[in-house]
Amino acid sequence: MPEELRRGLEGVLVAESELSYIDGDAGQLIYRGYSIDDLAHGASYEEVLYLLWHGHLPDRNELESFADTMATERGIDSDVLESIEALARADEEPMAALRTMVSTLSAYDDDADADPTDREANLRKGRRITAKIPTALAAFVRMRDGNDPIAPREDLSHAANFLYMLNDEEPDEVLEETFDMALVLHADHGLNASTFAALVTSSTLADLHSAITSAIGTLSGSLHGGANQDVMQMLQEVDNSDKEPSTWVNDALEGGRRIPGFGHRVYNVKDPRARILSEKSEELGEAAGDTKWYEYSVTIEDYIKDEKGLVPNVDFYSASTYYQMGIPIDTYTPIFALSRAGGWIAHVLEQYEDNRLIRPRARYVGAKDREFTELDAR
Ligand SMILES: CC(=O)SCCNC(=O)CCNC(=O)[C@H](O)C(C)(C)COP(=O)(O)OP(=O)(O)OC[C@H]1O[C@@H](n2cnc3c(N)ncnc32)[C@H](O)[C@@H]1OP(=O)(O)O
Ligand SMILES: O=C([O-])CC(=O)C(=O)O
Repeated sequence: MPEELRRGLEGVLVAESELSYIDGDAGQLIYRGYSIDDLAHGASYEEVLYLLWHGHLPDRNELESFADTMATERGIDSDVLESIEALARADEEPMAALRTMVSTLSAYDDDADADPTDREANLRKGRRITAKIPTALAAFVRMRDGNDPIAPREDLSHAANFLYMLNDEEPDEVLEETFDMALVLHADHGLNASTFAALVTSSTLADLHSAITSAIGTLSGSLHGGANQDVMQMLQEVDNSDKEPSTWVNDALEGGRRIPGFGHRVYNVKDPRARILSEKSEELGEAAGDTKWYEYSVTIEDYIKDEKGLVPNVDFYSASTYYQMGIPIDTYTPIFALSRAGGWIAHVLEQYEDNRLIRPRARYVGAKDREFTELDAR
């Protein structure tokens, strides 16, 4: 019987999920039935986390109790801080450091010995992982830059607290709202590669920390979350060249380069998150009196659409948005992970509810029936 081979699992359905839906032709994204536009403009990251993990938007009491409990989990053990310092001293890449840090957190988790599929224990672990990632990441970035880490504050939102720990300064309202919106936009996206990696790991009944560690490693690549940093580096290359942005991109395409921030496995039209982030990028530029990065981005978007029919994905406009917020470029992908942790955890919870080992097959195209020769006779 001929067996169809689907490279990259393109279009293959492998699970049912109630978490997020993407209409790639309409450019629509929803989390549990709510449009991404409504959530981005009306809900905080904490509300979205609650929605993803508990199935409904929280009322005020539910939100307060959820957000307060998460805020109390922000602190990290001094041993973990020491290992973060060692990673910073070794000049580890931030995404690799984050991968190691999340793995390390499992040693200090009160529910580490729970059954991997215990939902209540996983909600507690998930809360801790999500609460501690910003603390660990901010500490790493500060220490590798030669600064002391800043302890988390419980009175700030998830978004504001991260920026506070990163900069040793409370963010103003615009920065907090922009960052919170970016977290909402990145929280979930169907069975993207990193979420799928988390599912593969959890489908073996490995624990939540293992699944999130797999996911972070998977997100780091330049075809996935790693593209947001590449976009900013490209914009800087454009800026440093003496070429017009469209000439620069034309030359890059002719040289066989892939343009980061463009193309998507599911969207055939502009990613709705890119649409929202492009507005933010423009607003930040206007507020600062310099729309250069936004303008480069728009010129490149128009050119690539006309020439290649390719449209921006979420990573394209998050780059100039984060840059104008003063966030270090190599922190963009870890920030993606900081938000996506919420979606990964929600998907792993779903996986454990109705688990089946994920184990596809490869068509074997190698040799058969080769004659074995002892080592000394080869
Ligand atoms: C959060 C996220 O993960 S969003 C994605 C982030 N990644 C990036 O932005 C990296 C750049 N983009 C890409 O590499 C791709 O568009 C991907 C990996 C996102 C999707 O890839 P796939 O669905 O596998 O599409 P595939 O790689 O087969 O590309 C189809 C065609 O479009 C071209 N193409 C796709 N994206 C790009 C790009 N960014 N620049 C130039 N050409 C591109 C490919 O060269 C290919 O052309 P060909 O058929 O003539 O060879
Ligand atoms: O869905 C994908 O393949 C990639 C993506 O946009 C995301 O993970 O946010």
